[in-house]
Amino acid sequence: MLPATQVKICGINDAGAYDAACYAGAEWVGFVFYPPSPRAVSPEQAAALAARGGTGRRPVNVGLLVDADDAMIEAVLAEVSLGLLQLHGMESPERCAAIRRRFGLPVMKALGIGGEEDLARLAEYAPAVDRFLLDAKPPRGAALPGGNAVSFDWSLLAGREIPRPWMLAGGLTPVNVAAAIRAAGAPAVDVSSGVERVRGVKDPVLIAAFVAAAHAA
Ligand SMILES: O=C(O)c1ccccc1N[C@@H]1O[C@H](COP(=O)(O)O)[C@@H](O)[C@H]1O
Repeated sequence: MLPATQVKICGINDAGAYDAACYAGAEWVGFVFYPPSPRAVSPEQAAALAARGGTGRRPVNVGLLVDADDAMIEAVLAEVSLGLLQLHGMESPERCAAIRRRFGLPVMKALGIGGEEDLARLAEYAPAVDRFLLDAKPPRGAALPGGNAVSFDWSLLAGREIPRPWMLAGGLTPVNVAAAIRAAGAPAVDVSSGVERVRGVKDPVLIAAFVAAAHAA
């Protein structure tokens, strides 16, 4: 039986983190194919991690891409089997639809939420995607479009009808995730910075605590 709230651990880049996510029962693990990120992995590294036996359930592999061209997506898929493509750049609805069509994989579009006007974009994207990831907007001047440990006002999502399955992201931690789930009504959550001991380095203990807190919420 699925837990009430499903969990994605993003930015997996070492075996300890992959094993901890499996052991804790995370539903998805994210591999970042975006070289400027401190969590970036090569397709070969992701394949080696995803091939680990692991203890516990094997999560769905998610590929995080930022404005990637077809050649880059092809290069990733040649090495590692993914169950979901997370598009975390400025991809238009048309580009999301084209990626979904060409690669035959479900697409999750990340959108930064700062106010009502951002929620209006959901209808525009809904026909082109399978899932949304609702994240904070990056701070001004940030080097990355996500993974910045910043949250947004979760109550903006309370009682909203989101036109696709969705995940909440942005500044979540083992300590605040239950409150975030309640405030936003989130069916799934995604975390990167909040389960790291230093930027880019995952902590298995924090991964276990995050998954337990989200599954229990
Ligand atoms: O994690 C990254 O390095 C990253 C790089 C580029 C785009 C998105 C990235 N991460 C995603 O950002 C959100 C929120 O992360 P955080 O928990 O606030 O650190 C999460 O969805 C990651 O998938």
